[in-house]
Amino acid sequence: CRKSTMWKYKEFMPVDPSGIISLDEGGTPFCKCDKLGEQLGIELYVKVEGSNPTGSFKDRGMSVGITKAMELGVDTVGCASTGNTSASLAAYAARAGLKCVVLLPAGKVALGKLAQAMFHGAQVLSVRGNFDQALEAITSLALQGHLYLLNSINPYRLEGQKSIGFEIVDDLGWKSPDRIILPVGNAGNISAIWKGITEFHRAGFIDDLPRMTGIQAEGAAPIAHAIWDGQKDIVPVENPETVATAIRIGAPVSSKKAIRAIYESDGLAETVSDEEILSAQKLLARTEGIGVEPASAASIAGLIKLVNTGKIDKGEQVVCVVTGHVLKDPNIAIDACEEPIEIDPDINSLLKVIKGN
Ligand SMILES: Cc1ncc(COP(=O)(O)O)c(/C=C/C(=O)C(=O)O)c1O
Repeated sequence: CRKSTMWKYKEFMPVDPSGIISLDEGGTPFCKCDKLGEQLGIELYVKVEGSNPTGSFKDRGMSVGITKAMELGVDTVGCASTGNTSASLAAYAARAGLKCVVLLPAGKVALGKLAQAMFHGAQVLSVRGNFDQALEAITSLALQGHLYLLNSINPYRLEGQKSIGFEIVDDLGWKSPDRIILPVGNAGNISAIWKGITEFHRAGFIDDLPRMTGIQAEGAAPIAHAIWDGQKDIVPVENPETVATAIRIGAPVSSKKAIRAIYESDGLAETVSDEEILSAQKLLARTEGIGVEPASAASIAGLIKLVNTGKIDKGEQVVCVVTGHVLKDPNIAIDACEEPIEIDPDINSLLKVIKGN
């Protein structure tokens, strides 16, 4: 692996480093966003996880998870997915030579992710139901020993994803930011990042800790409601709905860990509407040049809402984790834009359009 991948922290990973299955995941861009930060009155950094090999943060967890699968000698891996987990699992399973079975909620998976899962050779099953029902089905299959489950209920996934926390501290010069904001669906990532940060804190690398702030879509927000009600457990959302299909999850498997991370870090949970998500997605792309899929933009939409409601103080140093690349959901991106203008290929037609005369 390249020096700058997540494997620079291999001493914190619970797998044999001699057999790592890797696509050089991690070492993602850490962009200071001064224009957006100045508009909001904060110091803003964006951790761009869409720059991972398959275009989302899932690759970090799959690298460790598939490395563990090889150690265990399994021959088949599987997951249920809203898309990115399946895309990543399909790629890492192919790299390791393992059979891969993925269950996707019929008609609710973004085009780019479906293309990746299919093209990397996974057996893609389209489930007549939502993600939560698909996860229940494949978990039963794993419990009967038919495959090794690599959803984020598998702790080795979180062991890889905790490296986002490592990198944020490292990128800031071995300091903790005031706050880390990220979208929350199945709730593995917020739990993993908190685990990584507290491991570095226990190792004495940092003195302070960030406030973990989880953002959910209004139509799929069981964790936010549990936090607002001071609960330790969620009430599952029967029919979660949001345009951010990656976080269209009603019964997050890591909800207890995520709720604990938010309480322990004195963090927050917030919800944002689909309109706020799509508006933040375009704002980030056109203000800072960072292209993300809708679910990722929830962290920016949540930041804006929390600043506007005074829950985030002016001057705070904030890191927003944006979790997937804009190309994952090209239909949404195109639907948000004007149709391209058709012109004849001559200078006059061009000038008329470009100069507006
Ligand atoms: C772009 C993007 N942003 C945020 C999340 C939420 O992370 P978790 O809270 O750790 O679930 C996901 C999750 C996707 C899946 O759960 C799946 O692919 O099955 C995602 O793809």
